[in-house]
Amino acid sequence: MALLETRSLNKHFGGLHVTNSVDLSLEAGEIHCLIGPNGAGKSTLFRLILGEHRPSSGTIAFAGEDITGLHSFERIRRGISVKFQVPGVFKGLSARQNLEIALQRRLAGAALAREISRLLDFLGLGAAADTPAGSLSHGQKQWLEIGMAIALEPRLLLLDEPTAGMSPEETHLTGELVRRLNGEGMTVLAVEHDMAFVRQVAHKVTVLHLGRVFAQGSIDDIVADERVAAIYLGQAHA
Ligand SMILES: Nc1ncnc2c1ncn2[C@@H]1O[C@H](COP(=O)(O)OP(=O)(O)OP(=O)(O)O)[C@@H](O)[C@H]1O
Repeated sequence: MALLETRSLNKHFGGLHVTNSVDLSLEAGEIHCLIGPNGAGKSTLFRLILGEHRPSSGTIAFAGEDITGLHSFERIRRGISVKFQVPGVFKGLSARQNLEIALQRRLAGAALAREISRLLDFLGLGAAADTPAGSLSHGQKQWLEIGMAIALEPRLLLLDEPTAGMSPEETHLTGELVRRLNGEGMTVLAVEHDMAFVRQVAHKVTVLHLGRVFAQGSIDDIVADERVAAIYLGQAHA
């Protein structure tokens, strides 16, 4: 059974058909990357999955349950978590304190302290534990954001352009982090432009174009597909 499944998902904004009959299926344990040229409808599909937009028609199922009509918070409660590009960390608080806030919803006392330490190490933030989040490097801030998103132990982690603005080294470390998370059983759906990252992590790639699923397969299938190359021609960050 798929962990996440959209069926004939459509979204119109006025006369604009932004999501067009999208069938997307994610198996549990998969890292799935969503790519496509600017305006392809990636963010809109993300927001439909999160419940921030209502589809014009079609359904979304999570772990076998129809969640199409559920609010975002109800989806989060069922195990969908997201890391957006916009920072959501408390800048004046340290990395440790930020994680504490996120983790104390499910842990207390010694177990809380243990999990904060474990997560700081897991995120590569051990040495920066007491640095205010606002003073962390761009990459470190993004990793802390991922830490906040996984604090509730979601079953599905949605990542919105997780490597945006990162150096190649930070991008690589982010790929390693995502792979380690996946190694612990996390299913991941990432919207991403950086093809090095996609190659590093993706088990499966879906290409969106003009709101439709244009191609789907392994990264090797996708880069070998001349039709995919053609839709990226003229795009700045293909
Ligand atoms: N709330 C909205 N109202 C009207 N049109 C919208 C709305 N949101 C998105 N669109 C339009 O839908 C199309 C797809 O946008 P979307 O942001 O989903 O694409 P994207 O693939 O995420 O693009 P990018 O890679 O540039 O972030 C665009 O033409 C956009 O202008």
